[in-house]
Amino acid sequence: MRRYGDVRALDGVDLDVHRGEVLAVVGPSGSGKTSLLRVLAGVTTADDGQVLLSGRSVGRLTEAERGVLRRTELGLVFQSGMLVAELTAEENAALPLLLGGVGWARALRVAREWLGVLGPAGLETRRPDALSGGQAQRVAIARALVHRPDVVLADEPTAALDSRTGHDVVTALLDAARATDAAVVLVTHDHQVARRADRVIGFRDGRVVAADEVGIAPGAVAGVGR
Ligand SMILES: Nc1ncnc2c1ncn2[C@@H]1O[C@H](COP(=O)(O)OP(=O)(O)OP(=O)(O)O)[C@@H](O)[C@H]1O
Repeated sequence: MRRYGDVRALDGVDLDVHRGEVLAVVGPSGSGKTSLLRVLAGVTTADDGQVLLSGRSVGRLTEAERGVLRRTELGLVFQSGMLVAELTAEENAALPLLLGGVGWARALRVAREWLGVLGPAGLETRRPDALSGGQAQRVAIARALVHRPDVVLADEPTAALDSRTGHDVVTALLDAARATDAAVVLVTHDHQVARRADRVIGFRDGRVVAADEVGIAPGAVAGVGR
């Protein structure tokens, strides 16, 4: 449960996501999707209930420990890149490694490898203001995966992109996350994007509902039966 005043942003949510699984969360505006990701990331804590990551209760960690957890075991992708304007693409992608104490040369080499996998070839030394929205999202995905996190949390990663670019960016995200065997929680308004997941749940008034209650037909999900 997570309340904001009288609003129950999360109410009786019970979810398991496994390594290698992509879970899409779909629901109307204000239904609690971002609140879910914030609680999963340990940015806010649940009023009651708990988040277990590899058996550890995130809510019981100190703020400093949650910061380390976000840097080491979680990868976060937002609506727009949220890249650091002063850093190049490769420096942005390397950030989790640099903050984790990996040496500069090694961190940049690994970041470049990820950028090579994700696509913006030749853009490594550009700053964010010289990247398109799709290119910036690929850099953000590289940053989310460079440290091989257990869990990737993506909040509307295609919302700022046209549908073709969004499709390509989601393909890049899902391929890369599956290659690292990360669990992915993908919040999206876009039913085409949701259908690419292994499993889709709906969200309404802070509660989990069946995907068809938010307009996604059962069986339309790519990974059903995998
Ligand atoms: N910091 C906050 N303070 C007060 N109310 C909040 C806060 N964050 C979220 N809420 C409320 O909690 C509910 C769920 O919000 P949330 O942002 O999780 O929904 P959402 O499904 O992500 O919406 P959207 O798709 O528009 O981003 C809403 O009623 C919102 O107004």
